Amino acid sequence: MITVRAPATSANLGSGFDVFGVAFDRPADIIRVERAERTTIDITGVGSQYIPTDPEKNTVGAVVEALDAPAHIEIDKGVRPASGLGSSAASAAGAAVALNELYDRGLSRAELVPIAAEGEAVVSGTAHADNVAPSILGGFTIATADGVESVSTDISLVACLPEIAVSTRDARRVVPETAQMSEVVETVGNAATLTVGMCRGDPDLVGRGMDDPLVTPARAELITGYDTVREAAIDAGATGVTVSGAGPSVLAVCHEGDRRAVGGAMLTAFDDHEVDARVYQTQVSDGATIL
Ligand SMILES: Nc1ncnc2c1ncn2[C@@H]1O[C@H](COP(=O)(O)OP(=O)(O)O)[C@@H](O)[C@H]1O
Ligand SMILES: N[C@@H](CCOP(=O)(O)O)C(=O)O
Repeated sequence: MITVRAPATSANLGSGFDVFGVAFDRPADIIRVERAERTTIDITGVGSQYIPTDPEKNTVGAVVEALDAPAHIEIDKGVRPASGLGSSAASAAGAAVALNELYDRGLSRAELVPIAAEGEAVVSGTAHADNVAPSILGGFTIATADGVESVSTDISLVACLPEIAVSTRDARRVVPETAQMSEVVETVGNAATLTVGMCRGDPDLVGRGMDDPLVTPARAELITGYDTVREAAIDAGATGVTVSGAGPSVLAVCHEGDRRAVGGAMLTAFDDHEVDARVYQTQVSDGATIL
């Protein structure tokens, strides 16, 4: 039996839609795999009642197919589904790392990224790799059609997860199909600024580079209280705030000493809108670990 811990992630970071991602230190999914004649899936943990055990419908099933690695798979969910924290991706990433080891396939971590991304196609309709890349490789990742880059960096994060469900499939339907050239120019500038900030470990630059006029405004409308939560986080010291993945989580970047105040302010702001929420104070962290 092989056991892997695969962390939650936050994708997009505003200006890097479908490209940027970061790994958290927690929460995480635990994936256990054992060789079997045919694939079966057991799921426990947070939100497990909403996740299909049919391999055709679960993200890990696509990974089994791609690696030709039938197994009995136990998924202990630490990452709530429909959270914007890469829940479906954490399972796919963990399964890819675990099955590669179990069947001795010899693939590198970077080679496992497109395989795990096949799992995302099962749930959202698109094999976007921006969650599975950081969950597998760790750090800040840039996933494109040509491959994946990962940078380890020391950036503090606060993710606030409200008791609202937003499915990635639905949130992809509100993404505009066209953009003004001025918006594209602004987004490219911000994405470049954010990348330099990650490489330098500079939360001010990262925060400045998170703004995005293209995708985030439409997604923010799906999150009750988003504008108030964003403002409260900035007032408490966040250097940048955006929708985490497809939402409903809201991601803030800040200096390490401000995490507590930022998290508290976000919770209070959601509470003002009568939305229960929880907060993860975290930092950019390592990817999947074989236990
Ligand atoms: N192993 C899995 N873990 C979590 N969700 C899964 C898994 N397999 C399939 N799903 C489905 O994927 C959807 C959640 O994924 P998604 O909408 O992308 O949310 P998240 O942002 O949390 O990843 C739910 O409909 C859930 O039933
Ligand atoms: N780039 C994707 C990321 C979805 O992340 P998730 O954590 O909400 O699954 C998108 O924005 O659709």
